[in-house]
Amino acid sequence: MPTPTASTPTQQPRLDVALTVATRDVEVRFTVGSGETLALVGPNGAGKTTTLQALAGWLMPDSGYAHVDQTVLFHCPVPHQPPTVWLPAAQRNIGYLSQDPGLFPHLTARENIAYGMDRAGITRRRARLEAAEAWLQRVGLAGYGNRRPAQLSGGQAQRVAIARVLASGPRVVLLDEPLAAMDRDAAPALRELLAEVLRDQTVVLVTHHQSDVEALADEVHHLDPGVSPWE
Ligand SMILES: Nc1ncnc2c1ncn2[C@@H]1O[C@H](COP(=O)(O)OP(=O)(O)OP(=O)(O)O)[C@@H](O)[C@H]1O
Repeated sequence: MPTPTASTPTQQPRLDVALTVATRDVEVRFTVGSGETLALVGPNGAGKTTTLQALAGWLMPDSGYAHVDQTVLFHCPVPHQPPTVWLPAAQRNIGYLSQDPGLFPHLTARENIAYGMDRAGITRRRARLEAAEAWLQRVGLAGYGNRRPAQLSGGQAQRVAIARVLASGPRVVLLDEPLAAMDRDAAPALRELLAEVLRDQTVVLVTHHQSDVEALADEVHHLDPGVSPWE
């Protein structure tokens, strides 16, 4: 059985972010150290999800930049002008996990995890499925590989989603309220799992929960919509 090494590259990147999205009244600036987890916290509407969307490549900011080490994700030096650099989402090598596992309903848990492993250099289908099996074990779902999402509990589906995100070997992982939909029984074990599998990853975590911050974050950045980060 191969070990799921795709998620643990030895050299973890540092993430530098400064951006504005005028239409959403968002201004934010932070750095995430190599292999660290930064928790982005703040009130509803402060711009946490907007920031993650810009980093993932789904939303173009009005100004600013984001770098993963030397790789520029985007650079918008002049407000409201087109960016000078815009790396398409598919080329960013960023993993995104929200509270909704978003699994493909027609694929098994194993196939969901295997999907997208090409990026991690695992091109042979059989090797992908074997690596997916190893990931199933790592997230505590050995024996569940043939189940489809409809046959999994919410907590189990989120475990598959965690494995799917990490199996592709992302350089940075973005977590948007990953435990918000979990019930009280499932959340602690999932939090523990996240702490274990993300230990060496560079991560931005959006959460409203102090318990997530305590278990997962190395640093906390408060997003306050009333306070400009530029001053
Ligand atoms: N699709 C959208 N179109 C226009 N405005 C939006 C859109 N999504 C969010 N906004 C606005 O942008 C601002 C920032 O929203 P965002 O969802 O990023 O905040 P958040 O900090 O993630 O909030 P929450 O904690 O409620 O998830 C809010 O004023 C929100 O109303």
